[in-house]
Amino acid sequence: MVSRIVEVNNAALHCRIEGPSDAPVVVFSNSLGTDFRIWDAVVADLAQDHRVLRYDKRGHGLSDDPEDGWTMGELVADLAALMDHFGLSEATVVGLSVGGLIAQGLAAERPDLVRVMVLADTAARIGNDDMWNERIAKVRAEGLGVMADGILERWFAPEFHSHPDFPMWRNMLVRTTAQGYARVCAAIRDTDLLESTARLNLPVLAVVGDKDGSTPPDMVRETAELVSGSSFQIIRNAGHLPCVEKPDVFTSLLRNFLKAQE
Ligand SMILES: O=C(O)CC1=CCC(=O)O1
Repeated sequence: MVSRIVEVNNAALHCRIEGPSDAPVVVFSNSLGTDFRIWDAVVADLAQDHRVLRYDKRGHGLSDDPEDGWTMGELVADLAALMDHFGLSEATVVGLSVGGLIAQGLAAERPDLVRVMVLADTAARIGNDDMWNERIAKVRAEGLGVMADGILERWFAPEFHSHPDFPMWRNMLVRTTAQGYARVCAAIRDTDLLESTARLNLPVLAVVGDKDGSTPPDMVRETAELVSGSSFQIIRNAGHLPCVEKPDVFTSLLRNFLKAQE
């Protein structure tokens, strides 16, 4: 397992690559307010027989928070540059929430990099301008500490709020910089992939927690239906981050789908 900083597109991005170097490639892209630890439990299993890359988006985790480079196209370019850096192609790209927008953008822009796409708790268009503008104003004025309870309600099903790991995930969220968080909110606000995702032609699995308060099951199903032949699965008793809440179920859905694509 190797964690490192890779300089791409004028930003130092924190990433980790692990698993056998000749194994099929799986790449993970994160949601807003999270870093790549959200995949720990999934990757502990998957990296036994897959080459796995995960990374912290700009403005998140240990990655840089530069002045420029915050459009969705630039977030997509970051992932393309990281994959090029490691010589990865024809990957299964797993994108969670805004990471799912990045995955859809990557599949449209660089089809050589994406053979299979897994869309977790995401859509081709997430929210609307008013919602994101309100959130950007709030995080800039008050910070994530004040907003955290509301966000965690959407992230996790009620029973997970008493899980021993819950305070750790809360700390991950509130230590994201307000600036990095706000900049990614603006990128989500300005992104509508309905047309480009409807033109994609690749195997797609869409999964969502039944208690997801950010991208509820119907929203995720509608995006899955844009791509013909896609599969759609609901994970019970999970919110917006089923890879954290139900990693065994998430991994087994992912593994079954990967096996079906061999
Ligand atoms: O609503 C949230 O905070 C969750 C979320 C929306 C987009 C994303 O990436 O995470």
